Amino acid sequence: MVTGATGSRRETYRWLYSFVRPNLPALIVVLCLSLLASALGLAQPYLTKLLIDRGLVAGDFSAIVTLALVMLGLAVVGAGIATLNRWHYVSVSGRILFAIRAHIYRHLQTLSPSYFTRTRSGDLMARLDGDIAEVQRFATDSALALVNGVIVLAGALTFMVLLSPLLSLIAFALLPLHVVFLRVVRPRIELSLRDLRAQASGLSSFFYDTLQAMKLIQSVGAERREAERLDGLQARYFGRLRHQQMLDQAASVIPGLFTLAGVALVFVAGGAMVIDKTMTLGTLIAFTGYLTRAVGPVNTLLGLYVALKRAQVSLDRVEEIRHARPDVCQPSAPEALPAGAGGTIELIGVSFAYPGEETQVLTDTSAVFPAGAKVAIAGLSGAGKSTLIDLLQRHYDPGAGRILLDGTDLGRLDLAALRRKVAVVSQETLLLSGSVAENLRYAAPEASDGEVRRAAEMAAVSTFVDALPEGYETELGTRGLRLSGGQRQRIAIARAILQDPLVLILDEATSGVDTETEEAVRRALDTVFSGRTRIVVGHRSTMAEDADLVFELVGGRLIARDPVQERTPAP
Ligand SMILES: Nc1ncnc2c1ncn2[C@@H]1O[C@H](COP(=O)(O)OP(=O)(O)OP(=O)(O)O)[C@@H](O)[C@H]1O
Repeated sequence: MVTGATGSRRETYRWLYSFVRPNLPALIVVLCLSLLASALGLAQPYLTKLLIDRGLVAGDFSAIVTLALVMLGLAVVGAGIATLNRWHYVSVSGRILFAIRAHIYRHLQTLSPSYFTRTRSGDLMARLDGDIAEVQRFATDSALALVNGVIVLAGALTFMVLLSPLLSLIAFALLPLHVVFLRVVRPRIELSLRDLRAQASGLSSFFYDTLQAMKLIQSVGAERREAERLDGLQARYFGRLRHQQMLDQAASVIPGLFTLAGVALVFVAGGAMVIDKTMTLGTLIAFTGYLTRAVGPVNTLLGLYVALKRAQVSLDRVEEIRHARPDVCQPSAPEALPAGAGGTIELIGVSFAYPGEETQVLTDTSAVFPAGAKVAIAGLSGAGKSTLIDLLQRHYDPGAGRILLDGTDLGRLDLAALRRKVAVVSQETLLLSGSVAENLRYAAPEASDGEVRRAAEMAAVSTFVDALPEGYETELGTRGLRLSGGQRQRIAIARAILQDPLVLILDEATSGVDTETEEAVRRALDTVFSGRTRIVVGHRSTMAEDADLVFELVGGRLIARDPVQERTPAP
């Protein structure tokens, strides 16, 4: 479930319009071209009337040839205009779609880790993909359909009334039935659409979760269970889809039947007039031609409600993302760190509870990590070590108390600058698709090739990269599957070296590497980062080795321990 308050409809539409507004000139071109194509189409029934009355009935062959050529010429021009229009339309709708998606993605980038832990990635992907596309279709298609529909309908109606006011009345006698029918099916359509989007999210979450966990599924032999879960999800989705499609079908077929009944009535009444010679055959044919041209816009206009509901369901889902608020904000007037900052961290009476949670993870805790010191923080699983790291990188703000970096409150520093100065090397190094070099300079894109190489040598990345066929240009899988845990970690260290932080945090809490690699990593870090503040966080007793200060996180407080005693092995 994505949480977050949604704003008013008015504000929502204003937001949506902000993407349409820059494209208004292009949309007007699309509208004018489609009106031109429709106008050319509207000439066809009248030309048919002339062809029948002046050519066929009057026995004038040259008139038949001339009118047939005119009809063909107009059709060719109409096809050319429609093709040009399609090109414009695809361009404008693509621009709007990508702009909305980019906006939502940028907003997601500001949200805190807690948002992503409580929101399923598959659900977010369904919203970024299907729902935003639905919203864009509404923003362009429905607006165009509305204006185009009204104008074409007005043109067709004018011709119909000019040809026969009586037949016009008969033709639309069944229109009220349309309206009543749509009023009945509307609420059902909305409900079924909402349900269908939720099921689509469920399916996409399933794929997202299980594809990532394929190894676990295979290891515990859960393939069949997961395949059956997919069957269940698909069966539910399929049921909802069929229901929704049937409602959609009813919403288009039944009004279509009403229209056909109107046309039949016109033929009966008009046929009687032709037989009575109060109307020419050409006029009747032309009238029915206009009637069929009017039917399209009438159905489109009546169907706009369904399009609107479809868009509103998706818009609500996109709005939930848009209104989710980050737990921390960039200060309005960010302060720079003093020149020659050393990397002293001070926690003063810090308390913290996760948003919406009552239990405090940190309770009125204070500590100083002096510049250049190596600090070990130990704690049992769930003691709050990862939370403390997140606070130091300001992914959250303390509920009470302050955290200072060289005397400045973290909340007053530029967020990006702070995170650049406080680097975290975690055991779970995330690698992105791209080359080794791209992954190395991920935190410092401006680093030169020479700097990247130097960092890679310091972190012992070069030992395995040099052996790769394409060296630093070797592509890594989406999650860097071709590298071992230790190799990935060395990449993370090289990243941290390039990032050039004031404070380095080594998160060992989720350690999965062997002790030998761990030792090698620690030695590399000590060499490269000696003189800078290093905070080693984990549950192991070995981490206290060489530490200048040792803390234990118990009951939400950092308790200072004697580093010498911590190093002495238990008798
Ligand atoms: N996003 C979150 N929302 C709510 N509670 C959370 C969240 N993340 C962690 N917690 C809770 O906060 C407490 C501290 O968690 P934290 O991950 O900081 O512990 P840890 O010491 O790093 O544990 P480990 O060594 O197992 O990684 C735990 O009780 C955990 O359930």
